[in-house]
Parts: sequence; C-alpha cells; structure tokens
Amino acid sequence: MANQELELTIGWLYPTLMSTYGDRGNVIVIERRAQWRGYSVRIQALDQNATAEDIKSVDVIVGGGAQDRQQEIVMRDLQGAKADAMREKLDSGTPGVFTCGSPQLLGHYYEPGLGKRIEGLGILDMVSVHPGDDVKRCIGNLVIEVTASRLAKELKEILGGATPYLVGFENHGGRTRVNTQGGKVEVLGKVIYGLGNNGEDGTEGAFYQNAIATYSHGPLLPKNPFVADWLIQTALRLKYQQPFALKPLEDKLAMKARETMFNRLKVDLATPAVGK
Ligand SMILES: NC(=O)CC[C@H](N)C(=O)O
Repeated sequence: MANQELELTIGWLYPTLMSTYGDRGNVIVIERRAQWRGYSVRIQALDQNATAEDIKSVDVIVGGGAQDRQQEIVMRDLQGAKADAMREKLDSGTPGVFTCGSPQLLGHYYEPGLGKRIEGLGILDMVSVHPGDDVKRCIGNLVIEVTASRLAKELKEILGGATPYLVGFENHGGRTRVNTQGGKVEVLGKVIYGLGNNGEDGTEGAFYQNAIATYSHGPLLPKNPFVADWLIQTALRLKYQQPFALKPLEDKLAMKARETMFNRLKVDLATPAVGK
C-alpha cells in the first residue's frame, strides 16, 4: 500500500478546555511528521460534542494540560460510554501522550488546591494531590531519562543507540504518586533536572501499555521529536498489524536546541542524542 492510503487519526482531548499550556504543539508535531512521510492524517476532537464511537475511531491520543476548573468540567463530561471507550483504548495499547492535567484525570483522582476531589478514570494506578496555594508550584525546565523498560528500549532504537533523555518544562501544583507495586504501571523516567511527579521521589510521569503520561510541557514533542516518531510508528503498527520503520527526518535544529538546553542546565548526560 502507498503511504497516502494509510491514514492516522489523532484524537485530541478537549482542545479548548485542555490547551492552557501550549500542548497543541504535540498534535501539530504528530500531524506534520506523519504527513512528511506521506501518511494521511485526520484530527478528531474528543470533546463535549464527541461520542464514544469517535473515541474508538482514533489511532493515537493527545491530551494537554489544564487548570483545575477546566479539569472538573472535563471529568463531568468524560463519563459512561465515553469513559469506557477511553479505558478500552488505553488498555488495548492505543498510544498516547498525556501532559500534566490530563494524566491527573487518567489516575484514580486529583485533589485540587481548592474544592472537592475530582474522581479520575482510574486507568493509571496513581493519585494526584495539590497541596494548596501556600505550597510552591513546580515550575521550570525538566530533564528526565526514560526508564520505562520497553519504551526506553524502543526509543533507544529510534535514536540509534543513544540514551533517551526528554527535555521539557513543568508547571504544576499537583503532586503525583505512581503505584508501581500494582504491576500495571511503570514510572516514565527518573528526574535529572527539575521536580517531576512530586519533587520527592525522583520519578517523572507514568507509562502504561503505550500511554505516556508526563508533567513535561514544552510542548514535549517539538523538543523530543523521536517520541512523536515512536507514537506514529506504534499507532501504524497496531492499526495495520505490520511493523513500520519510519523514514528518518532531518532533525538537526531540534537536536541542537536540546544540546543548548542540556548545556544551559549544566546536566551531565552519558550519551545524549544531540546535534545529529
Ligand atoms: N499544567 C497543568 O496541566 C496543571 C494541572 C493541575 N491543574 C496542576 O496544577 O497540577
């Protein structure tokens, strides 16, 4: 089959309510990097007007950050058949990238700084609590090493053997605790610079089936384009039931930007994939 006959549908969770922190860039990067390889791309908004069938129709899901108030509105909408469809998608391995406010909603619950606990979908075995406005928000650049085992291995392959470090920018009040003892979910990685899940245990994000949960805005994918390629490759493999090796793209500028950030933060990395 020619590439144009292969279509990738990106499901974008609540584009208007969950785009406070510029995570729309993740949607654009997946779209462009798939189109540059000749694949057709469709973007499906998964918002108040969407149905459970719309959720089931997507191949890769992007969820951005939001403020506490918006998260509450989203969770009032994401109930019943729509919640079941999300659960089914992530349980069965649909890849996705969920940033900050959206992973908080995929966990068991999120307790905002003010107001009542928001019950989450319980897909990720984790809980998030905002300790209140007297406690400092976690804001700043973030560098992590991906440690989630299968993801780390597959990203490393895409990077030609280099260690998968992710660069991003965090901005959250909520502190997340991931329960890795349950065996369902891994942390995404270990913090090299910044605060990550809670500023205490050195962990960042979560990884479940093919869902990446992270506190990294930036947005994440323009700063770490190889993760977009992993999402595209995984989505196509699942949809068409055959392996996909994506044509490499010229990423010099993006890799140079990473190098600049590593240098600026003075982080000492073993084998950073930079400048290629
Ligand atoms: N950046 C965000 O998505 C913020 C999420 C959440 N409202 C928090 O402060 O923890």
